[in-house]
Amino acid sequence: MTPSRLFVLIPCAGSGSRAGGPGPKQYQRLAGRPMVRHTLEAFRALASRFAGIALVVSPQDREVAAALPRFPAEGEHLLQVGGATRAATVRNGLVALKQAAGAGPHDWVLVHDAARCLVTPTQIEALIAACEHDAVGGLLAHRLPDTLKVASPEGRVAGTLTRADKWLAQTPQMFRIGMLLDALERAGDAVTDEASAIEGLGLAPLLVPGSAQNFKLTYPEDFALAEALLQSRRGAST
Ligand SMILES: Nc1ccn([C@@H]2O[C@H](COP(=O)(O)OP(=O)(O)OP(=O)(O)O)[C@@H](O)[C@H]2O)c(=O)n1
Ligand SMILES: C[C@](O)(CO)[C@H](O)COP(=O)(O)O
Repeated sequence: MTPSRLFVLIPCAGSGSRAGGPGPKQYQRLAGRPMVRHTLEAFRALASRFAGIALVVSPQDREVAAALPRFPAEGEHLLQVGGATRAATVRNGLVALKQAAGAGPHDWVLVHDAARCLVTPTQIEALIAACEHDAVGGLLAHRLPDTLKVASPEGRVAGTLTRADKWLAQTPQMFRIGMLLDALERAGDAVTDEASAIEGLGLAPLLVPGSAQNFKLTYPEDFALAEALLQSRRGAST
């Protein structure tokens, strides 16, 4: 049997409504570059590991060309098939990836949010090493660092949950393309990550420890923290 290949799919078609900026947050500049460029560079640093790196943008996207002037390079794909939800974007992207890059059902895909621009090659390598011989696949995730409260409708504490078994789901999330496409087609648009769709098949994805720094830029206050971390990493590498 042909050995499985690894592909990367980066959903980049959101509007960034919670970030409250003038345009989609993935194109906002951070440490001198559009956010999505930082994200892409983390995967480009491991380019020899991947059979293809694909970015899924909205068909109405007018910003990606300026944000990524040298994209797509060899082995890279721009897929203009983003949907109304993240799940639809990933689903459409996988179908397009099969056509554009000849990805097969047994190949692996690492799905990673454009909005998690602080992911590092070391974290990506850790996920691949943990999952590539696993029957299901898995995701980077972070143990809950704080006490976890349940809220009442009035905004009061209705209880405190044990946190020992709670993790925050991050990306990348790594699954076989055929299994993931099947799972997403069954799950519909309500699932917010790939692992949820796989769970819907009755399977248990592997939790691979990530890092608090691999956070998703979601709210306005996340940008200053990301900027500071990116600048400090740049300082550390010079
Ligand atoms: N229809 C969508 C919605 C989201 N995403 C992508 O999924 C990732 C994580 O989603 P999220 O942080 O929720 O981004 P937005 O949907 O843009 O944010 P918001 O919900 O605040 O509008 C981002 O890289 C975003 O671009 C996507 O490709 N297609
Ligand atoms: C995929 C994800 O980043 C895992 O935490 C997250 O679910 C996406 O967030 P969204 O706000 O539901 O799009």
